Amino acid sequence: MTQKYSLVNPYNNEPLGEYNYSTWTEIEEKLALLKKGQKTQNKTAAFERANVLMSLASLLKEHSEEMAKLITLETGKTISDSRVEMVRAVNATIASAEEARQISGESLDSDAYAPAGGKIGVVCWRPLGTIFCITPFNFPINIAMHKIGPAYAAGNSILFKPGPQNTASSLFLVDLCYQAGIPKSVLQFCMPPLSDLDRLNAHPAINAINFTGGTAAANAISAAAGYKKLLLELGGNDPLIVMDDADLKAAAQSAINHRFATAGQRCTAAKRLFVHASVYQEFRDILVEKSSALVVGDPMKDETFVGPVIHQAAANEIRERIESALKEGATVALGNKYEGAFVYPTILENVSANSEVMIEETFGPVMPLYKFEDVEEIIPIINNTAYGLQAGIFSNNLKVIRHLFEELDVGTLATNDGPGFRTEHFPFGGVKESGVGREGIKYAIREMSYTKTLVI
Ligand SMILES: NC(=O)c1ccc[n+]([C@@H]2O[C@H](COP(=O)([O-])OP(=O)(O)OC[C@H]3O[C@@H](n4cnc5c(N)ncnc54)[C@H](O)[C@@H]3O)[C@@H](O)[C@H]2O)c1
Ligand SMILES: O=CCS(=O)(=O)O
Repeated sequence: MTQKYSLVNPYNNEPLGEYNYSTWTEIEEKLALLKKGQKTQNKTAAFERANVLMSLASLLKEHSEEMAKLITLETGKTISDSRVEMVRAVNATIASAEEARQISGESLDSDAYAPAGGKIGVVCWRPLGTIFCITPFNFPINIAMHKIGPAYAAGNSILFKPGPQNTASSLFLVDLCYQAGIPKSVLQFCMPPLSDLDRLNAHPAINAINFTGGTAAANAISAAAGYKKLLLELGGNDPLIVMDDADLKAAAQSAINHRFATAGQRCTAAKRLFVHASVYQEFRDILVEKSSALVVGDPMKDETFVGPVIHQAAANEIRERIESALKEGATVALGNKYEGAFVYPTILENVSANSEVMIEETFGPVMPLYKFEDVEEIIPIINNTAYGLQAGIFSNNLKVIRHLFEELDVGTLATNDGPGFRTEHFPFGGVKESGVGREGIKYAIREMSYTKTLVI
């Protein structure tokens, strides 16, 4: 019997629709079709894929506002945030088109080492086959294009599974992909029930799994996937460091943009703030004043900066995290206010370095401030977390920047910007439990390909 799931708008709990989970028979049929799609891809030239991706970019741009509204209805993220996501998704698609033309290998002479002389090695890139692309709720279209775009550009077939919450926007995206010219044998949407995911992750017709989401799901995927190639983009507990020479107004605005936008639900959000003691009070006062003016409310309104988090359970988890910090002596400079799925922007002070809010990922608008005298003391505190995604620092002291670049366990350090800095063609990913591999279009193409060498 077909299982169903129903969705509601996180802002007002209005029904968004009821959908059928994919049956296992449907999944097997999709995988068989995608296997045939690999042959279609092998007969498709790179320039043809590039042209299809440029057509998709145009369709995404044409339907951006319609898609942005869908994203806001599904996730509660503000319409301004969703519009920015669509600009980024168009850019990710254009970048995929451009990189589709540039997938080149190299030729190597064999006489570098005795005795193998007289041969030439022609190193080529070839697609892995069928990629299982799995996306999270918070950036449903941009993250989907960071998977579908490079996977298609590399010549793969794609089984696409978004978060259930994003069913409508994802089905719309897949339809636009078909309109642009991606064959149904090359891209298929699926929504299996949780009970079928382990079996699907282990399925021999899947050659690689490209996953963005949380640690728990990643652990289940890696346990089931065996020798499959995994590209894992996971959680973060990113620091933003404000040094004694920082532009404090710019740093405060960046902290707000990188912590309270998307109601704090970004992997690269500024989840911990480290502020030099010499500027702490001035920075803290600017931050509280600016944050207290943020509009919290209907995410469909242009003036709203903070909408609800994804559901009530997430709001409860965030509140428990805040209350745990308060029990350990933290104090509230702003917020600690809740209404249904709304968590109001919250700024905490006097936070213990060993509290959960400093060590675990808090996926909501909570900003712990940590005052420090010497940058050496915060390096072990910043690294004392399972995550290592990105970091941001406000300073023009190149010696300090270079030192932190080498000492911090992160994939990217952004200077005079927040840890959420990301542009579609830069390498993106972290270390430790923030993931394995790199996205960023050119890098993702290589992650979903393998080298094949012809020796002549
Ligand atoms: N590094 C990044 O690029 C990035 C970007 C966005 C979000 N995230 C992380 O994602 C998390 C929040 O997103 P979320 O709540 O959607 O994450 P989640 O892990 O709950 O779900 C992510 C996706 O995985 C699917 N999933 C869950 N269990 C699975 C399994 N066993 N096998 C296959 N698929 C499975 C879900 O249905 C969803 O599509 C946070 O930890 C955040 O930091 C990371
Ligand atoms: O949560 C992260 C979303 S993005 O900035 O990587 O798109």
